[in-house]
Amino acid sequence: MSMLFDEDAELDDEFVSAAFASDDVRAMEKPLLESGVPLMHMAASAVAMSARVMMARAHVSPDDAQIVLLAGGGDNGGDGLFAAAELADQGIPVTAVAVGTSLHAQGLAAFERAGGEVIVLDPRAAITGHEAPADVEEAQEAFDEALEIAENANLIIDAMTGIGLVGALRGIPAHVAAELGRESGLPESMALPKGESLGAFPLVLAVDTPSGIGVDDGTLPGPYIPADVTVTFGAMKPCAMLPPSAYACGQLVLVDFDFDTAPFTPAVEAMIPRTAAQMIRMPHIADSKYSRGVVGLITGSQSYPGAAVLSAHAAAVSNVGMIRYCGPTRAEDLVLREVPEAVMGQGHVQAWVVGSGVPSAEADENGDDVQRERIRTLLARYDATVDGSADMPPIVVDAGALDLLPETCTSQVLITPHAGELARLIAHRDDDAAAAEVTAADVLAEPLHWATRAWEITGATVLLKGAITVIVGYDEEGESSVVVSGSAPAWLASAGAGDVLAGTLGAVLAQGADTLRLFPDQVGLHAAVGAYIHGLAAQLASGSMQSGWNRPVVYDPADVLGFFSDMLPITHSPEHAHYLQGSLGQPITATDVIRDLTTAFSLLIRMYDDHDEDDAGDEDLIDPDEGPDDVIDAEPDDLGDDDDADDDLGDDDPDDDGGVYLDADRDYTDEELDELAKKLLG
Ligand SMILES: NC(=O)C1=CN([C@@H]2O[C@H](COP(=O)(O)OP(=O)(O)OC[C@H]3O[C@@H](n4cnc5c(N)ncnc54)[C@H](OP(=O)(O)O)[C@@H]3O)[C@@H](O)[C@H]2O)[C@@H](O)CC1
Ligand SMILES: Nc1ncnc2c1ncn2[C@@H]1O[C@H](COP(=O)(O)OP(=O)(O)O)[C@@H](O)[C@H]1O
Repeated sequence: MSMLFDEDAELDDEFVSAAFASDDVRAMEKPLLESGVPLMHMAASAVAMSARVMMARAHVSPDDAQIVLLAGGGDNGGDGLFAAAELADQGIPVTAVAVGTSLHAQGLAAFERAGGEVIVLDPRAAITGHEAPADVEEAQEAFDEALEIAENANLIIDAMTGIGLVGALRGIPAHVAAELGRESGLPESMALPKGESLGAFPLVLAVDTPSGIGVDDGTLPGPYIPADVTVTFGAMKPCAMLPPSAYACGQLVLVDFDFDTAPFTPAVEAMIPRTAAQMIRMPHIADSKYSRGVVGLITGSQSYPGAAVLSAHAAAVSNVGMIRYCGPTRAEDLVLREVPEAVMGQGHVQAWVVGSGVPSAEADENGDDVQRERIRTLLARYDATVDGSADMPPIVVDAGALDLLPETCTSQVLITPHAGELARLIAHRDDDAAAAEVTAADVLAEPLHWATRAWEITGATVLLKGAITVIVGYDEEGESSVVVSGSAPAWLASAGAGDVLAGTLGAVLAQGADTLRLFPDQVGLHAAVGAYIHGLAAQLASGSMQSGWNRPVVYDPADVLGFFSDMLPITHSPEHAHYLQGSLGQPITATDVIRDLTTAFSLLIRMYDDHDEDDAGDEDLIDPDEGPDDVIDAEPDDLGDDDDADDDLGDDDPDDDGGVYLDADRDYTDEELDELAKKLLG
C-alpha cells in the first residue's frame, strides 16, 4: 500500500509530529488517571525498558550495569523510582539520589521493596526511613559521594524534574545538573546520524524531559543535563521539537498512552515527509507552464551575482513551470549560463523571491543599488494598509531586503532571516527599549520568542533559519501558529545555502498559489515544506543521515519487541563508534544541494506509489523468539549475527554502511530510490 494512504502510519505521523503545552498534557492525562489507568506504571515500564536497550546497545551486561537515578520530589521522580524498582526486580541494581526534600511515596515504597539504596542530599529533606545529612558538612559529603557514583555509572536516569519545572533549575538540582551536565549554553555534541551519541559513560536517559530545559518555550535557562535518550510520555512537548532544547534531548522515545488530543491545539508541529509529500503540487493533465507556477526573482546584485544564480537555479529545479529573473546584466548572464530556461525581466508570477545577495541599506552606502529600488517598489504593495495588498502573490523576503519591509506586512510576506538578521530586524523595528540591544546570541538562545516577536511587529510570516528552522505564521483565527523543520544535516551550514532555500521557498509558494489564494494563512506551512525539502536535498548531497531533528521512536506497551528492534540498531558507546547506523556524510556546497533538489522531490512524490513491504532489514535484528532478556544478555557479536543485521551494523563497505550515497551522474533504479526513501523518510 502507498505510504501516504496507510491509516496506521498516518496516526503514528500525527502522534509524533504534534507537541502540546504542558498544561494541555496534564489535561489529557486527567480523564485517564480518574478512570484508574496506571499511567505512572506505564511510564516507568517504558523508562526501564529504554534503560535496558541503552545498556544492551552499549554492550553492558545486566551483571555489570551501574545505574544511578536522580530523583526529584514530584511525579517525575516517581516515574524514576518505579522504573528503578522494575530494573532492580530484574536484577539490575540502581542507586537513587534524592535531590529534593521529598520523594514520591509509592515510588519510594516500590523501590525499597526491590532492595534499592537511597542517598539523600538535602539537609531539609524529610524522607521516611532515609536520613538527611545533619549539617552542611554532611550534605557536602553526600553530594560528593553521589557525584562520584554518578560519574562512574554506565547510566544516569534523570528524573529530577519533568513538566513541573518552574524557571531555571535552582538549589541542589541545579548543582547536580551543572556537575553532571552543562552549566549553561548549547550542547556541544558532534552531529551524528539519527540522534546517535558518541558520549562516553555515563549515558543519560531523561525521564519525560531533560531536567532544566524550558518545557514549553524550548529555552535552556540554566544548568541542565543533556540526554542521550529522552523518554517522553503521552504526547510530545514543545521542548522536544524547539531549538535549542531539542538538541539536548538526544534520541526521542514517545510513549503512547492513547490520549485524546483532538480537543487540543498543538503548540508546535514538526514538518514530516507525509505533510511535505501531500503539499507538493502534482502536475495536472491540462497544465501549462504558467499553471504549474511561475517564480519571479529579484536577487543577486552587482556585488553578489552568485546569489542570483543559486536562488534562480534552486527555484527552477523545485517543481515549477517557469522562472523569471530581474537583475543587473552581469547577474542575468550568469543566471542564463546556469539556467538557460530562465526568462529575463518582470512579468506575471505566482510568487516572488527578493533580497538574497542584495546589499542591505548599510552595505549600500550610496543608496544606488538598483535591485534595492526594484524591491522597495514591489514591497510597498505588500503594506497591509494599501488597497489590493491582500491579492498580491506570496513573496519571500531574504537577506538585504529585510530592511525594506513596509511598516505592516500582509501574511503573504515570508521573511527568512538567520539569527543575526533577525536580531538586526528586531533591534531596528521594535519599539520596546530592551529590544534595541538584541543580539544573534539572544536569538539563538530564545528562537521561538524572537521569531514570534518579529511576527508580531511585522505582520509577516517568519522563517528563522537554523539546524531546526522555526516558522511562525498564522492559524485560521489569525493567531500565531508554529511549525518546525529539522531535516537538514549540519553540513548545510555553508555560504549560499540560504540563497538556495529562498529559491526553493519561492517555488513551493508558487506551486501552492491556488491553495494560498483561498487559505492565505497557510504560507507558514508551505514555508516549512520548502525548508524540509531543502534539508532533505542537503542530506542527499552530503550522504549524511544526521539531521537537526529526528522523528521519535514510538513505544507501544503492547509491542515491546517492535520497540527493541526500532531502538537497537543505534549504538551509544565510543568503542563501538564504527557501528554508527547511518553515514556521517561529507562536506557540501550550496550548489551540491541544488543538484539533489529534484531527487528530494522525487523521494516525496514516491510516497504516493505502491511499495512492496520489504521484511528484510532492521526488523531482522531481533529474532521473534528472542525476548528482551536475551537481548540484554547478548554479547556484542550476537547483536548482529544475521546477514542483514551485519550489513546494517558496521560493515566497512561504504555502499553497505547504511549511509546514503548519490552519484549525480547516474540514474537510480526504482529499488534504489525506494531504499533511499526508507532510510531518509523513515
Ligand atoms: N503527563 C503525563 O501523562 C504523565 C506524567 N507523569 C510524570 O509527571 C511529571 C510531572 O510531575 P509533577 O507535576 O509532579 O512535576 P515534576 O516534573 O516532578 O516537577 C516537580 C518537582 O520539581 C521541582 N522543581 C520545580 N521547579 C524547580 C526548579 N526550578 N529548580 C529545582 N527544582 C524544581 C519541585 O520541587 P519544589 O518546587 O516542590 O521544591 C518538585 O520536586 C511528568 O513530567 C512525568 O514525568 C507520569 O508519571 C504519568 C503520566
Ligand atoms: N547546524 C545546522 N544544521 C542544519 N542546517 C543548518 C545548520 N545551520 C544552518 N543551517 C541551514 O543552512 C542554511 C544557511 O542559510 P544562511 O545562513 O542564510 O546562509 P547564506 O546567507 O550564506 O545563504 C539555512 O537553511 C539553515 O537552516
